[in-house]
Amino acid sequence: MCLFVCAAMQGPRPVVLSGPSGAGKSTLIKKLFKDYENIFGFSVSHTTRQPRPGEVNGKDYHFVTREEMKKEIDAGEFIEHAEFSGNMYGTSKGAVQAVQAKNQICILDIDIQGVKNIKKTELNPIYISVQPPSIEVLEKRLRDRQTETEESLRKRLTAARVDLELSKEPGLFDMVIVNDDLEKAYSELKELLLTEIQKAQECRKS
Ligand SMILES: Nc1nc2c(ncn2[C@@H]2O[C@H](COP(=O)(O)OP(=O)(O)O)[C@@H](O)[C@H]2O)c(=O)[nH]1
Ligand SMILES: Nc1ncnc2c1ncn2[C@@H]1O[C@H](COP(=O)(O)OP(=O)(O)O)[C@@H](O)[C@H]1O
Repeated sequence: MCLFVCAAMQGPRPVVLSGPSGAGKSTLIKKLFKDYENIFGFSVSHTTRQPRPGEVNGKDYHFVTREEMKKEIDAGEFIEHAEFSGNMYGTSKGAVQAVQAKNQICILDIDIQGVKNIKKTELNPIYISVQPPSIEVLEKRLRDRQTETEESLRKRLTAARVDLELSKEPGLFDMVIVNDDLEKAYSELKELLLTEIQKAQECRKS
């Protein structure tokens, strides 16, 4: 019965996690992947930024040159793309299709420009903004992460202020999660995604 239901209905809705760099999106996503094996799939974006130690090409990002990325954008292979902190980032059609083909909940980690551009598409995701308790806490977390140069840190904090302002637009996000205590933020995220998780679990069982 469920096989029929899963085949007939639309798969689970994708989920967009947005919010300032350093707000905790990757941390929350990693927790979901650890707790719900095979239920979620990550939309692997393209970027022109350099990989950080430990990041894997094709898993965290597709690391490409600006020329390569522009060529693929011109060929119509991207759903959305944006410039962030001096680098290009974008979601390819293939990245989302690869996850949806497996009936998994597709997670997109994208900036606010991406949110606005995805809104113009048919994707129909749940939009979540992950926010830090304050800019001061955000700066401390970004410094402690030790991934940024002083210049890139400044750019990210400037972008963060803009992001927090633009995020106030009514209706832009379905939910804002303030990531103060990590476990509390994670519980709120799970609660919001419960229906989609159950849908995906039903499809797994069949
Ligand atoms: N529009 C858009 N933004 C993206 C995409 N992939 C990542 N981003 C955003 O780019 C910003 C910088 O990402 P990254 O360099 O990985 O830094 P981090 O978020 O601090 O780990 C973050 O706000 C991401 O959400 C994408 O495909 N499209
Ligand atoms: N609730 C939290 N309390 C303290 N540190 C956190 C919390 N959430 C995330 N962090 C840390 O803050 C840094 C930024 O988180 P990260 O997930 O990389 O953010 P993003 O993906 O949004 O850029 C990481 O070093 C992470 O371990």
